[in-house]
Amino acid sequence: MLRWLTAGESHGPALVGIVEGLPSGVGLTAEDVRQALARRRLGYGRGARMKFEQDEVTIVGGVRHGLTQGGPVAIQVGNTEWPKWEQIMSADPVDAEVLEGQARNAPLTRPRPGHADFTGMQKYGFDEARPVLERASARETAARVALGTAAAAFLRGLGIELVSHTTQIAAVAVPEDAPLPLPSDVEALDADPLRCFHAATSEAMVAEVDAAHKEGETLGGVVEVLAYGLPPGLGSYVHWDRRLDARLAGALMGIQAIKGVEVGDGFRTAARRGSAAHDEIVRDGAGKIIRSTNRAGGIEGGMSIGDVLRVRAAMKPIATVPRALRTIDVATGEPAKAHHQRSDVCAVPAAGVVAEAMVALVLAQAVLEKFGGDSLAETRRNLESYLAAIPASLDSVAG
Ligand SMILES: Cc1cc2nc3c(=O)[nH]c(=O)nc-3n(C[C@H](O)[C@H](O)[C@H](O)COP(=O)(O)O)c2cc1C
Ligand SMILES: C=C(O[C@@H]1CC(C(=O)O)=C[C@@H](OP(=O)(O)O)[C@H]1O)C(=O)O
Repeated sequence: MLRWLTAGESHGPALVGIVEGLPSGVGLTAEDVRQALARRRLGYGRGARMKFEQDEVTIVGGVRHGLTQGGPVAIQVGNTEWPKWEQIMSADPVDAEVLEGQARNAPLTRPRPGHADFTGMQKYGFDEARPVLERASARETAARVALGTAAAAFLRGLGIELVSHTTQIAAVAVPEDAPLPLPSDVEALDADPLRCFHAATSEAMVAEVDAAHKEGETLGGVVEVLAYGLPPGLGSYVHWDRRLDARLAGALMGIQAIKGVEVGDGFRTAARRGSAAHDEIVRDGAGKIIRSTNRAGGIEGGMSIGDVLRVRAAMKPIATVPRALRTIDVATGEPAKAHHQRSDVCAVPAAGVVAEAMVALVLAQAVLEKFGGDSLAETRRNLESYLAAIPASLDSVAG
């Protein structure tokens, strides 16, 4: 079974991710992880921290000479901001005099609506928000992207490729009939300021971010993750927690600020009649069994159907709004404005890269459940023999 964990705080020395259960023989280098993390920093509308902080990558275990060895893969992502926070975030006790007067140590007693601050204080017994936001922060997603790099490398070894892109910023959306980006489009996507595949929409998105920035506002949006090359039969209909759609939805909802998930046409399908809602099974000109459409997003009955997987995640606007929202100062009990030092105006493009990492981890887990294998070569053999054993009467190709 593939499992993974992350640890670390936003202003701590480092984040750490561990993924256990990856077979041997998967190509992975620190440079691969660095490049993936650089993609997470992309995106028009991100805050100052993205510019001055770097991700320092160390693969701590599980990889030798560029190949996984079958043991847990542990990756450390250092926070280069650490020297400024060394005393404030020290794991060991620090004398009160050392901390006194340090602006960064000022208690955060004006919790931000929309962030974890207020309920986190209630739940964990803190009288200010610092210890809450340190772990609630989406800085943690750097560790997930690092782990997702390993999962994506494993999938690539089986011919499965992932693509993520921004389909909406606030109300500015890519037209419904716009073509989907392919794996060969990833470089172009990463070069777009919003990781949007539709040039005219991207321009309108930039204008939307500029307007929000000027007005002290923040924005959300929608990202889509596509997976090409999946075999049919990942996940299962036999039990709720084995359904691939349920597991993908849980993983995507587990990303900070994600408030909605769609599989395929999702909510739009709910508005259609049955005859226009599904993907008919037909023969193409060459007699091969194909789907006439892909409205389901490549999943039926909780299983991949062998078509392109399409999942979307909706991100709410950033909670740290410069035009600060009303709150209560928990130190005085008086009405106040929520604390705000700096924040992203919009982090939707970064959320797309994080969503891609989460989808990679869930798909890698589902692949290993179905095909097993202690080496990549063994998983590949098992996958190939499964596909070869599907009888001609049931042999289908992606439509
Ligand atoms: C890539 C990314 C960057 C984010 N940047 C910020 C930020 O700069 N300021 C902020 O208030 N929230 C930011 N968030 C969202 C918060 O982390 C999130 O709203 C908070 O943890 C509360 O969780 P919830 O929104 O799921 O309820 C970001 C989220 C992601 C995925
Ligand atoms: C540091 C990252 O994102 C952070 C996520 C985040 C939040 O509240 O989620 C708040 C901001 O941090 P700060 O308040 O220190 O400026 C973002 O910069 C990152 O993605 O690497």
